[in-house]
Amino acid sequence: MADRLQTVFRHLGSGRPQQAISTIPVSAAAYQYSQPGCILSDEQRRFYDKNGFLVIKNLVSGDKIDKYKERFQKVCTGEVKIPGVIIMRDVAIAKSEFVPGEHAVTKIQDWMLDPVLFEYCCDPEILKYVEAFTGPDIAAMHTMIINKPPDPGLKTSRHPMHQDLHYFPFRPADRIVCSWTAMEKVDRSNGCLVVLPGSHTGELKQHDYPEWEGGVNKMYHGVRDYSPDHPRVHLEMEKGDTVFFHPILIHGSGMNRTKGFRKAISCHYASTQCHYIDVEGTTQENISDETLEIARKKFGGNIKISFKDVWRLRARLVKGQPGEIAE
Ligand SMILES: CC(C)CC(=O)SCCNC(=O)CCNC(=O)[C@H](O)C(C)(C)COP(=O)(O)OP(=O)(O)OC[C@H]1O[C@@H](n2cnc3c(N)ncnc32)[C@H](O)[C@@H]1OP(=O)(O)O
Ligand SMILES: Nc1ncnc2c1ncn2[C@@H]1O[C@H](COP(=O)(O)OP(=O)(O)OP(=O)(O)O)[C@@H](O)[C@H]1O
Ligand SMILES: O=C(O)CCC(=O)C(=O)O
Ligand SMILES: [Fe+2]
Ligand SMILES: [Mg+2]
Repeated sequence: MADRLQTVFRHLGSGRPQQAISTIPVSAAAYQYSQPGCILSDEQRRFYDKNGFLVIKNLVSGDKIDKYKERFQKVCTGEVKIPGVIIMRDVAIAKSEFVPGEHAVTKIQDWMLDPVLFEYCCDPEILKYVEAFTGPDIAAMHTMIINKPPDPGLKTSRHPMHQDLHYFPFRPADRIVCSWTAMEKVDRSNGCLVVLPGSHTGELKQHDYPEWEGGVNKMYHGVRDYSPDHPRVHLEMEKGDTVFFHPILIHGSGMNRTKGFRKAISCHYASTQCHYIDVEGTTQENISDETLEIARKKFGGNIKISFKDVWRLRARLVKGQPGEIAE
C-alpha cells in the first residue's frame, strides 16, 4: 500500500512527501467503526470494519455467568422482583397452559435496576471492548437475558433476521454496540446467532412480523426484503464467549432443537453523546407504536409517554460523562 502511494507521488512529480507517506501507518486513519487508540488490535479493527461483529473468546468467567443464571431463575419464579422488568413468555407456551418458573419465559428485559444482573453491564472486561466502539462516555441502553426454549415443533423458537437499530430512536448508529454473551455452549443444535457479515454497512431496512405459520413471538420483527443469497455465518460459541456487533448488522437465531433452554445475556450500549431522533414517518413507526402499547400496559393506559421517554427511562450511565441520552 505504502509502495503504491509512493509510486503515485513519484507520478505526481513530488519527491519529498515520499518519506512522510511511508512512515504513517496506513491503518491509522483507515478504520471507520472503531476508535483510534482502543484495545483492539489492527486485525480486530479490520475484521469489525469488514464484518460488523467481533467474537472475544472466554471474556466473562463461568462464576459470573452462574451468578446471573441463578438470579434469572429467581426472577422467573418471582422470588426476586425487579422494578420495571418485562417478562416475555414464549408464544407457543403462553398460549398452551400455565408453566411455572423459567420454562414459560423466553426473555427478560429491562433489568437495569437489578444490582446483580446489572453487574454484567458494568463489567470492566466488557466495557474496555465497548469503549472501542462507543468512545469513553458510555450508557447501558437495553438489557436482556434470552432463554430460548426447546422448539415445540412449530419453529417458534427462531428469531427472524433483523437489525437492532430498528428498535432504537437514537443515533449515530456507529456509536452503538451490542454485547452478547453465551451463558452456555451455543451451536446450531440449540439456536446460535446467525449473522450476515458486512450487512452493517447497509441501511436500516423496513421490518415487519414474518409470515411464519407456527406463529411469531411478540416484538420479533424481521427485515422485509431479506435476501437468502447473502452468505450467513453461524456463531458457535462457548460459555463466556462474547460477541460485539453493530446495530445495523442483520442477525437472527435458529430454532432450538434440544430439550434445554439456551441462555444468553446481552446489553446494548451507546455513547452518551448520541442524540434522540423522532421516528415519526420512518420505518420505525411500527415498533414505536408497539412499544408504547406495552408501556401503557405497564404504566397505566392514561400515561402520556413517548418512544424517546421509554428509552430515557431505560438508559443508565456506566462510564464517563453523562449526555443527552443518559443523564
Ligand atoms: C413477511 C415479511 C413482511 C417480513 C419477513 O419476511 S421477515 C422474515 C425475515 N426472514 C428471515 O428471518 C428468514 C431467514 N431465516 C433464517 O435464516 C433462519 O430461518 C433463521 C431465522 C436464522 C433460523 O434458523 P433455523 O431455522 O434454525 O435454521 P438454521 O439456519 O439453523 O438451519 C437451516 C438448515 O440447516 C440444517 N442444520 C441444522 N443444524 C445443522 C448443523 N449443525 N450442521 C449442518 N446443518 C444443520 C437444518 O436442518 C436446516 O435445514 P433445512 O431445514 O433448511 O433443510
Ligand atoms: N409471548 C407473548 N406474546 C405476546 N405478548 C407477550 C408475550 N409475552 C409477554 N407479552 C406481553 O408482556 C405483557 C406481560 O406479560 P405477562 O404474562 O408477564 O403479564 P400479564 O399477562 O400482563 O399478567 P399475568 O401475570 O396475569 O399473566 C403482556 O401483557 C403482553 O403484552
Ligand atoms: O439470542 C438471540 O436469540 C438473539 C436475540 C436478538 O437478536 C434480539 O433480541 O435482538
Ligand atoms: Fe437482535
Ligand atoms: Mg400473562
